[in-house]
Amino acid sequence: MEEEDFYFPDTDLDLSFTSTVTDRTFASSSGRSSLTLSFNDRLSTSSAITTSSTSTVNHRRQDPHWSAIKSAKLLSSDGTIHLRHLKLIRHLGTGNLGRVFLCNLRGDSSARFALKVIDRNNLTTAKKLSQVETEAEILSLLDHPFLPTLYARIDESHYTCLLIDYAPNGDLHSLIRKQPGNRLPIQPVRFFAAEVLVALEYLHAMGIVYRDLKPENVLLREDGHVMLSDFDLCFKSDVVPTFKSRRYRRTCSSSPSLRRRKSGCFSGEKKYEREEIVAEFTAEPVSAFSRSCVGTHEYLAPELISVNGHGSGVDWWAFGIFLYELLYGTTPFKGGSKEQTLRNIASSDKTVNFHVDDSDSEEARDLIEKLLVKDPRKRLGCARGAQDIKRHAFFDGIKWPLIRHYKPPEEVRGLVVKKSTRAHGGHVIAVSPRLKKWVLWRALCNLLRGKSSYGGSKNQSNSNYYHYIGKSYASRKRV
Ligand SMILES: Nc1ncnc2c1ncn2[C@@H]1O[C@H](COP(=O)(O)OP(=O)(O)OP(=O)(O)O)[C@@H](O)[C@H]1O
Repeated sequence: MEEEDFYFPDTDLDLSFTSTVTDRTFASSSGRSSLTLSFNDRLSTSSAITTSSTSTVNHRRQDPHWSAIKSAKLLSSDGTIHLRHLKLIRHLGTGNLGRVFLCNLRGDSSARFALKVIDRNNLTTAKKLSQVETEAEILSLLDHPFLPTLYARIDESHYTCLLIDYAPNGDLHSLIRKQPGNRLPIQPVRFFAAEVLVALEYLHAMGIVYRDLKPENVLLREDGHVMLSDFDLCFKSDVVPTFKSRRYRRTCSSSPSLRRRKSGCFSGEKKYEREEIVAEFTAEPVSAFSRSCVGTHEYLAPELISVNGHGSGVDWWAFGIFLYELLYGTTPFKGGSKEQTLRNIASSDKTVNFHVDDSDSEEARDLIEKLLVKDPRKRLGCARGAQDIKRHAFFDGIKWPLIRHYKPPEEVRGLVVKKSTRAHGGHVIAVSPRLKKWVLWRALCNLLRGKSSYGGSKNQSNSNYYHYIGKSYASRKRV
């Protein structure tokens, strides 16, 4: 069936898009918040800046998203993506800075994207404006399977829009709420925690301190793997990767040659402890330092609350809270009010309590205790970063370099895992050159068809006046 060339919402959704020029109005009703995307030609030509992701080395540059983007750019008069090239499908959610829409490129529905639309006129403070820039800057640096790719930044009129990966499986917070007792079984916790750990490790290696880890910000891709989102609270510092030597004691049995020599007088195998020194690669921003108190109350590290300055250790603290929440459905220092929660976190008397003592999660509990150490100097991860956490018994048996190939926990209620058409890591499933050409040709034809029906006219860019009414958004508010 030919795809109609206009915006349309899912019919069972409480939203509407209205075009004042074409007078197309779609199902509208009792939404509680609204957004108007209005453009006019003069503004959009004079101030339109479209920057592609700077990530030219993106490990997924051969996937259908990049192919779609490439085709669209080829057909665009100035070689860049504009809002008029995008077709909004539905509203996905509203955050602190703006709204997020599901969209695809007009005339090419093969690749879906999320579009974060920030209306700069609604950003009342310089702080918010700088958060937008932080988010855009950080996104442009990322190239990792568990982090979103920025396909394009579009600055048009008073909007800044970020075109990123769409994660259709919702977020971990909603997933936990679908489980019996709001708790995930230990194996899925291991899976999600390991992927988040690897994503944090990558961010830290780039000198980025995330500062907003919570299940709401861990989105789930179509294939069930994680994708961290929301980078407006990050801060970036320099990181100096180093080799550090580390001593550790290993229990070994005596060597075969030694055993042979001693076999005359010794029958039993002797165990002995050996101290080994290994060189480890560390890329943790250990000198990162910030004084701003940002984040979500229940996830704030004590040093963030005391405002004496903090570094990347705040992410390892949050990782401990995150593990606790996945396992127990609540956070460990939560009080009756936000103030009480902050007091519980800051007070040295309040330590982490486990209400459930099942043997299954013994190692997870030990890891959580080591992460939720109030003094960041003694906290696991703060000296050498993720390396130390990966080595904890909770993650025993995980082959870290292969983690992106692990099968997501399909048994988790509410997680619909679609088999990926591409393997992670840039290895696209074998596609013959002929098929590739055909796909590209189809995409070009679709785009041309789309262009002729909407893109050719001069008043195209001022003909978009989309009034949107969507649902309001409730979350654990940040500080
Ligand atoms: N890439 C995406 N794929 C699918 N849904 C997304 C995507 N990005 C965001 N969303 C949805 O849109 C909502 C708003 O996201 P956004 O990143 O703007 O802010 P947030 O994380 O919810 O809130 P805040 O920035 O205030 O902490 C999210 O809650 C999520 O449900």
